[in-house]
Amino acid sequence: MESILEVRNLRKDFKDFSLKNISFSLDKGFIMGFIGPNGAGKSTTIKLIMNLLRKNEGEIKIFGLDHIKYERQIKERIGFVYDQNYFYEELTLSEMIKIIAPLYKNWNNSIYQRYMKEFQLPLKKKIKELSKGMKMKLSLIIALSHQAELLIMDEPTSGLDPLIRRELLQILLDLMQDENKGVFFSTHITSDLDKIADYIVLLENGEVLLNTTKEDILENYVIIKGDKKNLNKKMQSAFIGIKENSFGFEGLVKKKDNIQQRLEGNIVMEKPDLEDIMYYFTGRDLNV
Ligand SMILES: Nc1ncnc2c1ncn2[C@@H]1O[C@H](COP(=O)(O)OP(=O)(O)OP(=O)(O)O)[C@@H](O)[C@H]1O
Repeated sequence: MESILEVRNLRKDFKDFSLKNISFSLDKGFIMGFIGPNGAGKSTTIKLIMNLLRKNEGEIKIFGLDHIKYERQIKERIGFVYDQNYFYEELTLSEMIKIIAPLYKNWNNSIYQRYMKEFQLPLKKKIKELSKGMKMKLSLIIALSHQAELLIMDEPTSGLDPLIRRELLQILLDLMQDENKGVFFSTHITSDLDKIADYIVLLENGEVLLNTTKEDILENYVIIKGDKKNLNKKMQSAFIGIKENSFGFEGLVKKKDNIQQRLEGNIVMEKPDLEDIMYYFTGRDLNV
């Protein structure tokens, strides 16, 4: 399969934080979810991919091309969806689109019109007057209208209401009907990824903790719940993550480690979702 986005041994050093040895690869036709707690380094990674920050080490290829050497050609073909304002603050939305549209060879006006209507953005409002969710919608409309082959999205759903969020997820799934496209998507709302992601990269403290398919996660990990008295220290250490309360314990294990068979007493087993995976792998509460 052909890789649409490839990151190899990426390093970025800030004064108090380093991204270390980040590697992952997204093939055409798939959606990759990029998750991790606050401050894990997700936005930094995305800014490095977009060449908005200078990397210290490593290699980034988009469509098989070096992301700096071929930056102009690459940016013609990608859509960057985010809520910050790199736009023209004082212009109205329609004035801005008049400037942006001719910059893209593949701009499709009927796609633009369709989503403008669907997302109900106020054409006469100045960019600086748009809400966070409106800005997110706008950058999504721009990405879709120039028919980007790769969408790179930094927490695209965080400012959107549930209806539009659902709509966005459907748009992404529809986009994936075209096997030449790809989506790279950072988020805290892991339930969105439960619905649409094919691959998951979990980052913590600047390092990749997990890089696998969603299928692998759902098939090969299990949550075990049971009575505390059936749990000794040795068993405890076999868990990827575990929490205890006055009633019992609950933890995540790899199915193949067969811990469930070594535990005495009654246990309950459940399929984890991505929030469980993040919680137990990072050992933190993720409702942020
Ligand atoms: N320009 C910068 N200079 C110095 N440190 C920075 C800079 N940008 C980010 N950092 C630090 O890098 C670390 C990772 O930040 P980053 O924004 O990439 O995390 P994140 O995973 O996107 O977090 P969140 O989920 O909260 O958005 C943080 O400790 C942050 O303070």
